[in-house]
Amino acid sequence: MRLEQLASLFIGARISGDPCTVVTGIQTDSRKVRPGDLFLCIPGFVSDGHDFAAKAAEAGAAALVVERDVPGELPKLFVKDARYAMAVIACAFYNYPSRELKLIGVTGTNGKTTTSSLIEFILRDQRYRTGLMGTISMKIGDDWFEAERTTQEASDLQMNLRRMLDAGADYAVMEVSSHALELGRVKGCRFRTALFTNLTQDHLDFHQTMERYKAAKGLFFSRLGNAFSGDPDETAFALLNADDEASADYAKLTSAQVITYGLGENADVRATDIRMTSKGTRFTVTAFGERADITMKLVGKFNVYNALGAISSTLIEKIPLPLIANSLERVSVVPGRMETVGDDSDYLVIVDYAHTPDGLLKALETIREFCEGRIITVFGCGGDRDRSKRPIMGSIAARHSDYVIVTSDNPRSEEPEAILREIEPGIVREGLSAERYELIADRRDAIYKAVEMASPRDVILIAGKGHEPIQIVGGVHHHFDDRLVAQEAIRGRSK
Ligand SMILES: CC(=O)N[C@H]1[C@@H](OP(=O)(O)OP(=O)(O)OC[C@H]2O[C@@H](n3ccc(=O)[nH]c3=O)[C@H](O)[C@@H]2O)O[C@H](CO)[C@@H](O)[C@@H]1O[C@H](C)C(=O)N[C@@H](C)C(=O)N[C@H](CCC(=O)O)C(=O)O
Ligand SMILES: Nc1ncnc2c1ncn2[C@@H]1O[C@H](COP(=O)(O)OP(=O)(O)OP(=O)(O)O)[C@@H](O)[C@H]1O
Ligand SMILES: N[C@H](CCC[C@H](N)C(=O)O)C(=O)O
Ligand SMILES: [Mg+2]
Repeated sequence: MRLEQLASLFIGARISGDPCTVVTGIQTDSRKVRPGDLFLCIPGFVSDGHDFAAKAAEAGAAALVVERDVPGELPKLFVKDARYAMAVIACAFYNYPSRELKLIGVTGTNGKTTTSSLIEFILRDQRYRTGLMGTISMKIGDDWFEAERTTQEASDLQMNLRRMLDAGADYAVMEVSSHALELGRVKGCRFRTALFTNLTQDHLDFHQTMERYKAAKGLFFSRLGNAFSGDPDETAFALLNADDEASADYAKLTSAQVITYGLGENADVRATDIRMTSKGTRFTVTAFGERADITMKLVGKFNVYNALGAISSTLIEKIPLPLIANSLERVSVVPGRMETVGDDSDYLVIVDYAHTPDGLLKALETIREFCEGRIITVFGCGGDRDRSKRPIMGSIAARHSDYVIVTSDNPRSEEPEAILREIEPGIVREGLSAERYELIADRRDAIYKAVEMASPRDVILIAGKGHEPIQIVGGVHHHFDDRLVAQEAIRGRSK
């Protein structure tokens, strides 16, 4: 694409240098620039992309997008807001891929990965071709790619939607994080469906207040378009959790058709007669005059909500309820979400990605339903993330466990022990005596300790890292997988 074509996307954009300069790719990180790329200089939270313009030029960038002049001979496109320009340019450069496929987005504090995985599973069962983007990975058909972010930067996102289309995708299912909404990563995407799971505390480091966090998610619904075109294939849908109080506001924000799901009588897609065991969940779903009984292998009431979200979004696609039910019954586990490890020991070890107060509460409430012994909880809180959730998670762990081991969960640039000490007051506040909890900064030691102390019928919950294959300490990524470490500990103990 030529620089002048990109300039025409903006009112008042100015070019310096040759307007006919051709760019063959888009990049926002100088370390990833390839010859011919357009390098966008984005003022960030940590550094300023304008400072890396020279590096980008060295790597072969053909032109720059800048907010202010920078030294160097490369042709430049001057824009008011480079981050906003990234989405606009990426959509045009990849020729608006979301207009050619059905794009289903899932937002909410918890349940995005699970719900989007369920949706993809159901669609694939119906032989649709799909792409999936989210926290665990990106999938195009059967091919898996590593994911750096839950929601990719606009330049990668548009590129990958195009790749999905090239691979024949009918649908793309993606997680839409509040960061992505706030930072405009999904600007220009035409969503067929926007699904909301729930809103509880997280990410206050970034959004500052719950009101602003809620408003960031609201952007997903206020931007959703194509209301009541008369053609259901052209209509956009907002699927809202009727049991979450933010939904009523989101319903008001959107011009799309609203469908609700939940446990109450007013929900359009509703679950009743829920029964839970350590091996799965049974419930009856009623939707638009139809009913089905579903027995899922996924445990926990929260997974009934995730299933209802997936059912709603696939019913819209005219997949018959019995077929949806059949697919859901065959989902075995979403990696790192309530995943059991070492099935043959007489105690149970569960690895779960609960890293928010509500996620931890839901995981512990679920386990309490079937645990016949003690609950031993191993968890921590991420460094350089919402600090205010630390004592809250400490309280929740203390209130719902019999023994708590506080440990590290990606301390990043923070001192591991300092994070543990910010969690501890929450535990103390619940009156847990020193015999019922301890702080062990080394996560491997913490997991080993939990396994060593387990008695028959106890359940160990290892929360916070789920599928993650690394522990980030300082700037260093150490290989670390809760599931493998727990297996090692279990094997070591039985020797
Ligand atoms: C708050 C946030 O999302 N920040 C993201 C944002 O950072 P930023 O704009 O501040 O970038 P910066 O580091 O200041 O750098 C500015 C610019 O200089 C560029 N640069 C920087 C260094 C260099 O050597 N060369 C270079 O070109 C950067 O690529 C960037 O374009 O753009 C960066 C480049 O894409 C991201 O790596 C960074 O993610 C940070 C690391 C992050 O941790 N983000 C998390 C919180 C996040 O986005 N999480 C949500 C999910 C949460 C959930 O699932 O609940 C997500 O969607 O993943
Ligand atoms: N619907 C739900 N309501 C509350 N908690 C949930 C729900 N679904 C999952 N959880 C809890 O949250 C954890 C994370 O689930 P999941 O990965 O599906 O969420 P996510 O929204 O994708 O998270 P992230 O923001 O990190 O990408 C699970 O391991 C579980 O403990
Ligand atoms: N997507 C979330 C994941 C947090 C997972 C937890 N293990 C941590 O590192 O805090 C985030 O980036 O905030
Ligand atoms: Mg996720």
